[in-house]
Amino acid sequence: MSGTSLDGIDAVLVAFSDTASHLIQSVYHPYPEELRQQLLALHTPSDNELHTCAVVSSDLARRYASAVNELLFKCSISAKAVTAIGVHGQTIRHQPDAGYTIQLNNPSLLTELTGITSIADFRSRDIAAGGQGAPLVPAFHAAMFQHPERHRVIVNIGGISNLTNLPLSGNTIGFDCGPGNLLMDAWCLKHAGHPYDKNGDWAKSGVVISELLQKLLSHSFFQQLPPKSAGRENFNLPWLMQFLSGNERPEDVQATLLELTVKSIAEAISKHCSGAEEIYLCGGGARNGTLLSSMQKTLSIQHVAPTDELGVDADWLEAFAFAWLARQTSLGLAGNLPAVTGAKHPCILGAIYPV
Ligand SMILES: Nc1ncnc2c1ncn2[C@@H]1O[C@H](COP(=O)(O)OP(=O)(O)OP(=O)(O)O)[C@@H](O)[C@H]1O
Ligand SMILES: CC(=O)N[C@H]1[C@@H]2OC[C@@H](O2)[C@@H](O)[C@@H]1O[C@H](C)C(=O)O
Repeated sequence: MSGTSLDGIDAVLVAFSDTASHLIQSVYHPYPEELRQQLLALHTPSDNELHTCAVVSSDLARRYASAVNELLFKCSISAKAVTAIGVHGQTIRHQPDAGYTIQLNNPSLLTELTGITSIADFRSRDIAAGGQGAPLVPAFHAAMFQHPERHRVIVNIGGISNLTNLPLSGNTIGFDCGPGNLLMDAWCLKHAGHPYDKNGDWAKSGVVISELLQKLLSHSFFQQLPPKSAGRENFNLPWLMQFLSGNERPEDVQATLLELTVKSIAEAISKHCSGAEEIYLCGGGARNGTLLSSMQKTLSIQHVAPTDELGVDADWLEAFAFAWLARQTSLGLAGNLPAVTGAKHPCILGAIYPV
């Protein structure tokens, strides 16, 4: 998995049986800053971008292969013992209303370098069926965390945040809530020189600018009804800059961005997850102590905790989900939830690149 934060690659080895799944090993390979900048630049049109995309796709595949090979080495497992690699690729454009989403990737090269079947391009089939192509993790959340007596909500706080509502009866729903870490990361890099605000300590040193927060919360995405999905197209530094006078203290802006993430998630929960009893957080944002305590204060729900409490490490959950989605595909089972993405029907997701 390589997500919208553009921080790097999360790779996991997962064993599945018909009744259980088990995360055996994990590896994280951060991106060098140069690649991060290259990927960021590819989010907007530029000269010769087709060539650059192709070259970067192969670079990514080599990095995915190196993560996979390290996993195998760590576990002393041969490539032959692995059924498939579920590889998300790196999203650089997400425009479901225009009928497409683009994840840079070269699954043929990944198969060649690892000797393992790759399964890729998980989102396009859902878009072809009229869906948003995202979020896809709610089906996995439902399979893993649905409880017969506890109404749970799973909140993923990556670059973008998304939630899955798991009521006791009725449909699982899910949608993107808005920015997770990507605005905080961008602001932190620009003004504090760090790629992210560890534990939210810098944000904690600032004061929320209420007027700015209200302006940010007036983004039309927050008013839209699900199904909905977001990307860097919707939330980015130029969008933030138009609301700033230039006189704000950087730490106050950081505090406000953290609160934007908290408030947008809290509002999504109160509008769409009525009756929720337990909130579980995953993604890198679950490791932000300031965000976690603000979430606990803002929500009227007492139980807010990382998914580690449910037995799945919050840092690896999304990579785990793509292993699960690849398994669905290899078994010929649907991976999308039409009630989440808005697709006309369940679909077998992805394309298979056999050994
Ligand atoms: N200790 C920490 N304190 C604060 N923030 C953290 C910490 N650890 C990780 N993060 C944040 O989490 C981000 C990475 O999260 P994650 O790996 O879930 O992103 P992602 O894979 O890009 O997700 P998505 O695909 O859902 O957008 C980092 O960029 C950073 O902002
Ligand atoms: C287009 C795209 O890459 N979307 C990501 C992004 O990151 C979080 C959120 O926005 C979610 O919609 C999705 O990823 C997760 C893994 C998903 O599909 O569930």
